[in-house]
Amino acid sequence: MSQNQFTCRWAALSLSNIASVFLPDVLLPREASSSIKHELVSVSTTGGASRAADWLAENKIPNADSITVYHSWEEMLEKGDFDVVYISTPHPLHYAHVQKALRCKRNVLVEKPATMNRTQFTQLCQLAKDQRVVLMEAMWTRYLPATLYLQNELLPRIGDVKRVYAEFSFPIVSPDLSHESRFLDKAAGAGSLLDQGVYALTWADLALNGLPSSQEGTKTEVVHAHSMPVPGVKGEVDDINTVILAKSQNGDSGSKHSEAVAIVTTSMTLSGSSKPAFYQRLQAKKASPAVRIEATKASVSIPFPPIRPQELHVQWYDEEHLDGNGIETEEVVKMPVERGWGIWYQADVIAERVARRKGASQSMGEVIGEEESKRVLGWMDRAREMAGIVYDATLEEA
Ligand SMILES: NC(=O)C1=CN([C@@H]2O[C@H](COP(=O)(O)OP(=O)(O)OC[C@H]3O[C@@H](n4cnc5c(N)ncnc54)[C@H](OP(=O)(O)O)[C@@H]3O)[C@@H](O)[C@H]2O)C=CC1
Ligand SMILES: O=C1OC[C@@H](O)[C@H](O)[C@H]1O
Repeated sequence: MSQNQFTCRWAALSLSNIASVFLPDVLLPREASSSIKHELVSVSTTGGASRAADWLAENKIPNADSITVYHSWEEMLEKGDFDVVYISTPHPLHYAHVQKALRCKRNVLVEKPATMNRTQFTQLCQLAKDQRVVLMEAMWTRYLPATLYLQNELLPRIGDVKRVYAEFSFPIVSPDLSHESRFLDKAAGAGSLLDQGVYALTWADLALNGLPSSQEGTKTEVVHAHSMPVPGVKGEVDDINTVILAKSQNGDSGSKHSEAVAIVTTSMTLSGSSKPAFYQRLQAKKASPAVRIEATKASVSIPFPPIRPQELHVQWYDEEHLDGNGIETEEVVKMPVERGWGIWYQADVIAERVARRKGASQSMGEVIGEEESKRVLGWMDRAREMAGIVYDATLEEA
């Protein structure tokens, strides 16, 4: 065992569908030498008496007998003994749940989108800092090996990024999907922009702003947004969305002044078969890449699903990479997740931060990925405004 090993003790606020992916993934056995280990110590659920026991058994959670089960999330946040709380309720509830957690001085990992809008998140960031704790949006895709390779190894070498296509569509809406599901219930934050757009916009952000040097003096803004709702569903749930971003010096995004553009698309009805089980739909082999980053020296393509990239196809066209006939070459970089679904990488990131802060006197809290999350939330606000995607005002209050 590593001498500096930290066991991060988790609480789960809700036994949601994604908690059934996240927690088993995070709790997968680690090498003895790993500096981080994870343990689930508390859960809260709005379900009845046997809900937690059934859920823990179904998901084969280790040491289930020693996990404290709360039937009030407030009580868990106030009294529980844990290091980080993972909040995975539907997105309109994130603001109130994170706010309460921060007021209880809890470190928080909150599912994407962190909040319904940028204003809510900005307030939570300030609260996390004031309360001297750590807050992080669970934008897990950012922390995968393939994404880090793009950011650290490719972006510095491919020249200036000029155009990005970022697309995340898959058929979430199957004929048997209940209209009460959070995917179709507007009161639960339903809509493809908040659900899937947050990933596609994250790719646009990684490509356009992934290097600190590429952000200097520039601003990336939404210049166009269009939306079509899911047919036959109450309350105009947005589905086929197209958002165009332009990056320019100091936000002067008149078309002649832009230095790069991103075309971002989402849908939860297109494209493909909704016959396979939900997560298998994310394993479809799609003919076109989900993300394409076109820069002055090379282009990078990332196959579907963009939430879980595992390989990057680089088409080099700078002088140094042309073959004897002057033809471009392709490099395929394989960067598979090391174990499980890969949603655990982000858990290591926040656990390491919490470990580092333990025992040291802290004058301020911190928000991991603060600027990135804020940019994407701000673009979603603006895209919704331009495309007429509206939620009940009570879901947006800060
Ligand atoms: N990172 C990723 O890959 C994914 C992230 N997500 C995100 O996770 C969040 C949850 O999505 P999903 O798992 O599909 O949601 P689910 O609908 O499966 O689960 C939501 C859970 O929230 C809890 N809940 C609902 N209402 C309340 C309430 N009023 N008070 C307290 N708890 C409540 C319930 O848990 P209980 O019954 O235990 O009380 C419910 O099961 C969303 O924000 C979504 O965007 C979703 C899928 C994938
Ligand atoms: O975050 C998500 O990941 C993929 C899908 O399961 C779903 O659209 C979304 O909530």
